[in-house]
Amino acid sequence: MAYMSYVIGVDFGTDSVRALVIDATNGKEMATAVHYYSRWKQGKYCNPTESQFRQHPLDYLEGLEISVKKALAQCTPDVKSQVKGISVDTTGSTVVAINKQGVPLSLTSGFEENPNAMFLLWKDHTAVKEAAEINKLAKTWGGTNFTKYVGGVYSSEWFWAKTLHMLRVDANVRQAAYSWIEHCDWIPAVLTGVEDASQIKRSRCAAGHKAMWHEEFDGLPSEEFLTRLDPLLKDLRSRLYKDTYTSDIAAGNLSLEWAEKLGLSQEVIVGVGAFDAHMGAVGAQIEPYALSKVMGTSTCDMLIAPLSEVDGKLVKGICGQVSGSIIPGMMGMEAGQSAFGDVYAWFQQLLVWPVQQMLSRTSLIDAPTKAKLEEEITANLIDVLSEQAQHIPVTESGILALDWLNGRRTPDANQVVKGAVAGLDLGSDAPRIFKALVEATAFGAKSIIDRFVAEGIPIRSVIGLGGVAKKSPFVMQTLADVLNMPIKIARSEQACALGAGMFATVSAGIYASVEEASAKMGSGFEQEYKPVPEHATFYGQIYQKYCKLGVFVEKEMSSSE
Ligand SMILES: Nc1ncnc2c1ncn2[C@@H]1O[C@H](COP(=O)(O)OP(=O)(O)O)[C@@H](O)[C@H]1O
Ligand SMILES: O=C(CO)[C@@H](O)[C@@H](O)COP(=O)(O)O
Repeated sequence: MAYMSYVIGVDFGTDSVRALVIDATNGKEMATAVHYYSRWKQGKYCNPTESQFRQHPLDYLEGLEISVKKALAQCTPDVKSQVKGISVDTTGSTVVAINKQGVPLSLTSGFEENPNAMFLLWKDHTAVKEAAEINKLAKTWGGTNFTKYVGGVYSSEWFWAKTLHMLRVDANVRQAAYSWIEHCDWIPAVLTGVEDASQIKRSRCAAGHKAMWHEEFDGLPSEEFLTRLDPLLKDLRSRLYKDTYTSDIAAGNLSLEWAEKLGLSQEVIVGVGAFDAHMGAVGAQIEPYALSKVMGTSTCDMLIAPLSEVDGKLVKGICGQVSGSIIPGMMGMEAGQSAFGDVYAWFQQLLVWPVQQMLSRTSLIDAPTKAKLEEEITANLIDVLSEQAQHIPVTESGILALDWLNGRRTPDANQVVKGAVAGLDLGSDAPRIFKALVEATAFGAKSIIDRFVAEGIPIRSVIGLGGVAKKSPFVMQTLADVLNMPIKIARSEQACALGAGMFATVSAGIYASVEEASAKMGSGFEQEYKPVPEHATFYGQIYQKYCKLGVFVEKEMSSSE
């Protein structure tokens, strides 16, 4: 029974954190607030040319407090006093070294400004070498291949590669690190006031998809495998975890400190965390064999299947199949593209660069006007490009691009492959190149669906959510044409936070299951993009060329991970 109950869903994205206060009876979104990470916004602790992307835990703590308080400030005291649960989702694998008390090292003395003691964001690819070593050893050591439930290929975006890389490159971090933790496990531990690393409840979703945790292995990969990988990993397994928890489970009650900070009761239940895309898929009312695509900077493509229907099936080249990772009792499968909206953002930056340079040099206009101009151009450029690109006949452009600007997540993770633009001539203007980049991201999406189907997992429908799905009819129509499938767009502006709210209702005991919460709180779909048959036929041919270009670039332009 959900009489007068409210929950808070908190969604930690790549750039910002959003808090959403939701009516548990019907899913009505009562209030929302966003906070952009201040250190991250300044580019601190990152080095994109080295693929180093670090986030300071203070960005998360400040963002949590500010966003939740701002959202609650818009609610009546009645609503505030009836908040029953909070659940969070975060990006991942986004990991940090912690001390015995579970505190990230960058929050301890001497490590405040050390990027290696901060969270390694999902898109940090500094551990490419370690991922390659894991892949090699897994296939050659003669024991269990621990990559078998993560698609058979381990990625540098994931837990063990990042952890090992940090242990190798930073002796101070190595000496001070007691254990390591995912962002989605740390926030619930903070909110519930856990002060012992061994007591932190670890998410099934993060453990299964990124750390090769599986019941069949009795937890994480064996000590023998890990120490063979590198003796630096000796005994770490015993300081991590054996049990994992699905996100319908309570992590605990809100601590006194955080209850006071947020102005909530200590009776509020905090749920076990999970990744943004997983909770987003639930927020967008995922159902078996509906591919739920969270389309933002990257994409995460989520799928659920009844356990009995995929029993014994190993899906090659995806980012894992984990029982309960999305919905408890179902097999959760994840795939995705390491760059999606980021491909468009890259092109936008490329075009804005000369404008920035010229503006900084000219004396014709004053500084505030320059800043305003630059801001306006940046904010509108993708829309203007889309507007122009949609008037170019689908069959006209001969430009062909590859979307691997941040490596390839699926199929067959390889973070060292590169993007490409081919077929340029003197008529290749900005809208035409942009159109080719959009098509490339759509072809990348098709290759994921093709892999699922080839591995015996049918895709019956496609759901779109996330920034790009909401903002860009041009991208979505191109995607529908390339996939030759209709795409339904989730209505909620905040599907990930809404999904977190649904989990909060279950862990707080308001609803008995995630399915029930989703049925009661889901907000349905706002529109559907349908494929244009002639476009689909044309793109069917171009896709073959995209695949050939991919084979060439992978072989000639990048070394394998
Ligand atoms: N009008 C647009 N058309 C297509 N892509 C867009 C548009 N506006 C922004 N984007 C892309 O959306 C991405 C951000 O998506 P969003 O879902 O808001 O963020 P996040 O992935 O961090 O959750 C950026 O990579 C940006 O390039
Ligand atoms: O990789 C995962 C989940 O497995 C995501 O957290 C990661 O792609 C982050 O995506 P967004 O930046 O939130 O679009």
